[in-house]
Amino acid sequence: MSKIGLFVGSQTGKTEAAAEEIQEGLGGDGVVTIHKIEEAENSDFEKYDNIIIGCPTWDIGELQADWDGYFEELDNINFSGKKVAYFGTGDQEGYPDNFMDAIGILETKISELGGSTVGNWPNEGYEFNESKALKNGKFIGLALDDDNQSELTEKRIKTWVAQLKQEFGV
Ligand SMILES: Cc1cc2nc3c(=O)[nH]c(=O)nc-3n(C[C@H](O)[C@H](O)[C@H](O)COP(=O)(O)O)c2cc1C
Repeated sequence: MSKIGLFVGSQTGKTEAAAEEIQEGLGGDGVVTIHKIEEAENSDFEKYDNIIIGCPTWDIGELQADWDGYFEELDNINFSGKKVAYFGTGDQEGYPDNFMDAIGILETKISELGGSTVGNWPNEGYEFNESKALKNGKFIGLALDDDNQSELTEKRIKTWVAQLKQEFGV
């Protein structure tokens, strides 16, 4: 079994494309198994000690639709002892008061359920007003903005993946 489970929801494909790049960077499908959240079950989460969560923000500060559908079900998963990393895509110019909110909402929930967060990310190089993903002056996970900064995405993913290798110990 692979060492990391990556759970992703995506409406227009950007977060899914990032998931594939993250998987590739971490060593391919022998290391990371991608689960689309619309097909996932609780037992899929329970298989892994290392989890990556990918979710874009939609509808002004909301979770992507399939993640929204799974949100209550998360209460039935025991995340204690699991390391959890988060990434999302968003639009800081179009939605500066809600940039990346979705991963902030998921991180708050999963931390309450016992997960320990890894993969914090600096907020330098972005311009926005507010984000639920910002805690203690950092993003709780990787913030990607393909709507305005697509030229930075590849480098950001590479840097974050190197950090995750250390923090997951894979
Ligand atoms: C109607 C609409 C609402 C959006 N709301 C937000 C938002 O509140 N915050 C944000 O950061 N991005 C927001 N976005 C931008 C999307 O999150 C961004 O395009 C993202 O990359 C889409 O990811 P996906 O292709 O994986 O679905 C919104 C986009 C649309 C079209």
